Amino acid sequence: MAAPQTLAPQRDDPSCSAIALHDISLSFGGLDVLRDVSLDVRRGEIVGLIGPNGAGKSSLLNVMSGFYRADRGGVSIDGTRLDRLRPQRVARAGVVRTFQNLGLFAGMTVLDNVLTGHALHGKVGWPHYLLRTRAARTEDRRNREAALDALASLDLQDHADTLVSALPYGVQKRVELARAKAMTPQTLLLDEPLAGMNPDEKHEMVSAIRSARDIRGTTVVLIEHDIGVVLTLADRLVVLDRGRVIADGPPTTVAADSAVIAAYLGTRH
Ligand SMILES: Nc1ncnc2c1ncn2[C@@H]1O[C@H](COP(=O)(O)OP(=O)(O)OP(=O)(O)O)[C@@H](O)[C@H]1O
Repeated sequence: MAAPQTLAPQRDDPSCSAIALHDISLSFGGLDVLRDVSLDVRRGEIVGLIGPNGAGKSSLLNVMSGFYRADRGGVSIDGTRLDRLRPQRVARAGVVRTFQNLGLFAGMTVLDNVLTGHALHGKVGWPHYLLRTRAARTEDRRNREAALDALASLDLQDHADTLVSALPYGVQKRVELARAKAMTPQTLLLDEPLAGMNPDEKHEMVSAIRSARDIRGTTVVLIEHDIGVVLTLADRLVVLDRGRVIADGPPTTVAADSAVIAAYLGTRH
């Protein structure tokens, strides 16, 4: 019998870069938000991005996903520059971001919300949809299958026809992850995916994120304030403080780093 196919790429292969940031700097009206940030995220890695409030974490995800344009530095995948692309093109290149506050349409069903990700992602132009060409119908069918797969992977299949507004907050957060997963990203950028969840909902979300990596080999960069969760989920922790990377390494080593502890306790030297 043939050996089972391994979907997750070799995580230890340093040549397998999922996304790389080179000397990123960003400021708003004289406020330095990011300062010379360099980061190489390897394929299949789960990276926890942590740091005190206002450290620049969301801004960094915005730069990676094309929502912000850095003043200096570059973002690339395997040498291909992303930093001049709009978010929609970055998503097509495989890098998909979720937001801290839900970006769902409350008055639409769960399935339709998940399908909106594809509306941005579609390759077949609108004239095909207008004329209901075969290409449009095929893309429609594929999108629907991918959406239903993503819903099933998060145990949301029974909610496909439910209005988002009728669901508890924790389930809505899973719908948001399903929408991102349905776009079959190589890299998921998750901005506080567990915020506001109860312990059971957190547990389910952690499993969903881990399985995205374990089953599909998806690279994950996530911002999370619950340090207990980050320590169990992440392969690597990157700590930002006042726009700079102050630590980058294995979670237990980083959590014990005196500069990190000082940044969190507000006792910087
Ligand atoms: N579009 C913007 N215009 C002006 N200032 C901004 C903008 N985006 C971010 N900032 C500022 O950049 C700094 C870093 O914000 P950012 O949201 O990236 O931090 P964070 O580490 O994600 O914080 P938190 O953990 O509180 O969400 C803050 O001072 C914020 O006010």
